[in-house]
Amino acid sequence: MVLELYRGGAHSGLISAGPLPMNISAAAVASPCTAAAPTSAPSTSGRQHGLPARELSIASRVLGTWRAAAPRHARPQPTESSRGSLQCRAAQANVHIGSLSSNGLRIGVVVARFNELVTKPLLEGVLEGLERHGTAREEVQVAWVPGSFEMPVVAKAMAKSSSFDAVITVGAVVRGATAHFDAVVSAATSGVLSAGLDSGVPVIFCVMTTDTMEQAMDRAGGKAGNKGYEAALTAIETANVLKSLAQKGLAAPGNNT
Ligand SMILES: Nc1c(NC[C@H](O)[C@H](O)[C@H](O)CO)[nH]c(=O)[nH]c1=O
Ligand SMILES: CC(=O)[C@@H](O)COP(=O)(O)O
Repeated sequence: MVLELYRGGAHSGLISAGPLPMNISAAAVASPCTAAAPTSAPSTSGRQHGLPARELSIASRVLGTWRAAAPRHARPQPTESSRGSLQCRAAQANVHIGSLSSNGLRIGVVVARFNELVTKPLLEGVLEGLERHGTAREEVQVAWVPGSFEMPVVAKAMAKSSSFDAVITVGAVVRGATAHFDAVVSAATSGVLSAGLDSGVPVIFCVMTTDTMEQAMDRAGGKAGNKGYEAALTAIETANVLKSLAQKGLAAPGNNT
């Protein structure tokens, strides 16, 4: 018997494919389509979605155990009503997904020189990703900064200039012998996040935060791929979905429209 914990939008609940164990009441099992949306913020007891926190936490644990143990054929099958409701709701949704074409997109890159052994191949990955999706290298503006700590101020200034549809930050912070790693990572992370939120322009976080140089190199074209290439696609898709929503009046225009 497998229990599937369903979380989707305003609905949550449990789909049961058989008898419930003693400690999960029938009340905890409901079609995700009919489960009452939470009527109020979770109380201090942690009660969410109309279910006692204890039952939810048990369900989550049980689900984890059962899913691991359940034979493939026992995977939970949504009930007819839940499947129907899911399909009906899916038919009603307006879905917005950004294309992966970078034609016409104005992309900026801020790259840290610190650990350039890593950041240079990451930058190469960014440029290759953009090139293969429609943006020539000569169209890309690349700004070099000393270290990851300096990336946010430049990224924010570029994002607020109304000259870019997305800005990609590229860095490599490798743990050393002191707590400086934590300071730099924290500053770079919050700074890059703020640059995007303050400008309304996607600012992509392509910053390796690793314990060893080998881990960083593995992600800059090594056995874990090139995170720069992935960051390019993230920038393209995010910029396109934001532009599309803004053009339809479904999102506030950032500094890029
Ligand atoms: N140790 C790393 C640094 N440190 C330098 C700082 O980013 C900053 O330039 C300095 O603190 C002056 O403000 N930077 C990295 O990008 N990666 C590191 O591993
Ligand atoms: C991330 C850093 O700042 C770190 O590489 C510097 O090394 P250390 O902590 O040994 O000074």
